[in-house]
Parts: sequence; C-alpha cells; structure tokens
Amino acid sequence: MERVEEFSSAHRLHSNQLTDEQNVEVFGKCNNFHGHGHNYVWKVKLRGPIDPITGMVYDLAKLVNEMKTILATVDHKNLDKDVPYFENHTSTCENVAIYLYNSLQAVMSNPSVLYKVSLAESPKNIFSYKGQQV
Ligand SMILES: Nc1nc2c(c(=O)[nH]1)N=C([C@H](O)[C@H](O)COP(=O)(O)OP(=O)(O)OP(=O)(O)O)CN2
Ligand SMILES: [Zn+2]
Repeated sequence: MERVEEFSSAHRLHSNQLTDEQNVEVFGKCNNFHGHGHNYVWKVKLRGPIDPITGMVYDLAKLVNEMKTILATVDHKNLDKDVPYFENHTSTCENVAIYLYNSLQAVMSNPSVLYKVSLAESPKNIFSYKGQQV
C-alpha cells in the first residue's frame, strides 16, 4: 500500500566539509547563499500481510497521522536551519529521503511493514530509500 503527501521547503546545497569555492564548484546554482525551494512529493510504500480480522496491511488513518507528525518538521521550513539533522547532512534529496524514512520508522506503531520511501524534489528528480540493508 502507498500514501503520498506533499510539503514545501527551502534549502541550500552546501557542505560544511568543503570550502566556499569547492561548494560553488560542486553545487553550482544550488549553492546560492539565500537558498531556493521545492514542492516535494513524499511517497511511502508499505508491504506486509493482510490482517485476517481488519483486512488491512496497516491502518491508513494511523499512517496519515504518523506522516503528518514528520511533515510538521519540514513543511514550510528551511531544512538547513530548522531541522537539526541537516546541521551535518547536506540537504540533498538522498539525505532528505533518509531523514523521512528514519523519522517515520521511529513513530510507526508497526515499522516492520515500512518498505520504501520515495521523494521527488521536482517532477524530474526522484530518489528512493529502503532503509539500511542489513
Ligand atoms: N544527487 C543530487 N543532485 C542534486 C540534488 C540532489 O538532491 N541530489 N539537488 C539539486 C538541487 O536541489 C536543485 O535545486 C535541483 O533542482 P533543479 O535542478 O532545478 O531541478 P530540475 O533538475 O528538475 O531542473 P531542470 O533544470 O528543469 O532540469 C541539484 N543536484
Ligand atoms: Zn534544491
């Protein structure tokens, strides 16, 4: 099963492990000092057995509430300034997808069915994450 939510955030691609010159060289326009924004599309895919009593893999209403608690940390925020995780992680879509996956996994009542998170920062740029492959 899947659920899709959207959020808008500002960010700047900048690594504190690079010099200012190196940041411009690596990130180009995305390193502009005052940053830029995206309307992100966040897709969560769950996979698991159907409960014989409820007929559900997972209670969708519960998932929506759990996703909304994570959305509250990023929607209409500056990822680099408002979300502590990005103090030492560059706010690439890869890292935002990992942040969303790990944050959702931590609040789900049954995280074992969390299969994959996909994040689109534009219609052309989509990144997916399935959690740490152990
Ligand atoms: N590996 C990654 N590369 C880049 C990322 C990223 O998250 N991971 N992100 C960016 C910037 O966020 C940039 O803002 C991406 O937006 P943009 O280039 O405008 O998006 P499009 O590719 O859709 O724009 P077009 O110019 O229409 O192709 C850059 N790199
Ligand atoms: Zn960007």
